[in-house]
Amino acid sequence: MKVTVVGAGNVGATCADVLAYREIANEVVLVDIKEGFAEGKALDIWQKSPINLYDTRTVGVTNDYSRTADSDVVVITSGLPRKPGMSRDDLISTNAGIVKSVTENVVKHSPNAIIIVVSNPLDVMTYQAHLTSKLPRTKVMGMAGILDTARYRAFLAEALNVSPKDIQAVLMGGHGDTMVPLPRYTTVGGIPVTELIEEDKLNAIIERTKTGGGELVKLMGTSAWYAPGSAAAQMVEAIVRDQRRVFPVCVKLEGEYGIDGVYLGVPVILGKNGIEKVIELQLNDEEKQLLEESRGHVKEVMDALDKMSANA
Ligand SMILES: NC(=O)C1=CN([C@@H]2O[C@H](COP(=O)(O)OP(=O)(O)OC[C@H]3O[C@@H](n4cnc5c(N)ncnc54)[C@H](O)[C@@H]3O)[C@@H](O)[C@H]2O)C=CC1
Ligand SMILES: O=C([O-])CC(=O)C(=O)O
Repeated sequence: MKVTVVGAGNVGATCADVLAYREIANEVVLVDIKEGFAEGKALDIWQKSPINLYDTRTVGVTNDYSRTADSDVVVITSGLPRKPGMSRDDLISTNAGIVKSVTENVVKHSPNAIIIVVSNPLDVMTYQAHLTSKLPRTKVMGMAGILDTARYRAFLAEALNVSPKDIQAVLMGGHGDTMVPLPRYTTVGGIPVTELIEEDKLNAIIERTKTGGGELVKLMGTSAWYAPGSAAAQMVEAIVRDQRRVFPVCVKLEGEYGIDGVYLGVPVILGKNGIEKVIELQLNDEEKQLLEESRGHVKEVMDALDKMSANA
């Protein structure tokens, strides 16, 4: 299995490292626009192989997509991260151009690849990759839900003083402050979370999760990479090993949840064909309302992208 990661910055290099040390792919090709940057990161990861004991080959290239040819999966992390005071949507004009040109190069050399977008604003950059690649929705998706859910699970594990491994949860909606946590679908070792934690504490954790990305931007001056890179690698693993994992993933909805043509995070089954199935939960009225607000926000930014493209 061959995996390409475009963007050898914080998230891309972390993703490549996880793919390598967990031997998720035989070969990982890192691509960056900065001369020598991907080559250096790939060499560093390869030089770690005798220490951490893995066989995955990592190769870096500066904008040379011929080396990425026939990749099975491509992860797109190229683009600016936000700085304190910015929203993810503020990145749209710069990152849309980057994601567009990267996707053109990717599909030219790997027409059968499954594409996982990470660049922000996530839902709309996934839409951009879909517009450019013209691939079916099963093969163009975005990473956000695994990350958002991981934050929620980590906060809950801390509050309950239990292992994060025992917390199962799902979040839906856009990757932003309008994301929709679903406490009804959160369990701790099979026990509904609502039986283990007071409502006000749970609500505080939900609010912290919604702004979890911003919390890290404030602390570090740039956005997170360990959890995002690992989350993208987990999606790659589900695809290349045909694991049929159930994850929240950003996908184009085609009628599910009464929504058509908008990219939003929903639970899916992820396997060798990409999105094997979109799972439709029976939401209650409050959850439906929150999802509708999230849909409205993402659609506004999708429309802004369409306007930008028409004026380009
Ligand atoms: N979906 C999610 O949950 C998350 C998304 N992100 C997003 O991922 C993106 C990357 O974040 P970081 O890795 O922290 O940024 P970074 O600045 O460390 O790395 C980005 C890399 O992209 C490269 N790049 C820019 N234009 C390129 C092009 N045309 N072709 C190839 N490479 C190009 C840059 O040279 C840089 O090395 C940002 O847009 C960030 O907002 C970050 C964390 C989580
Ligand atoms: O917050 C950001 O800008 C990066 C991101 O999407 C996240 O860490 O959730």
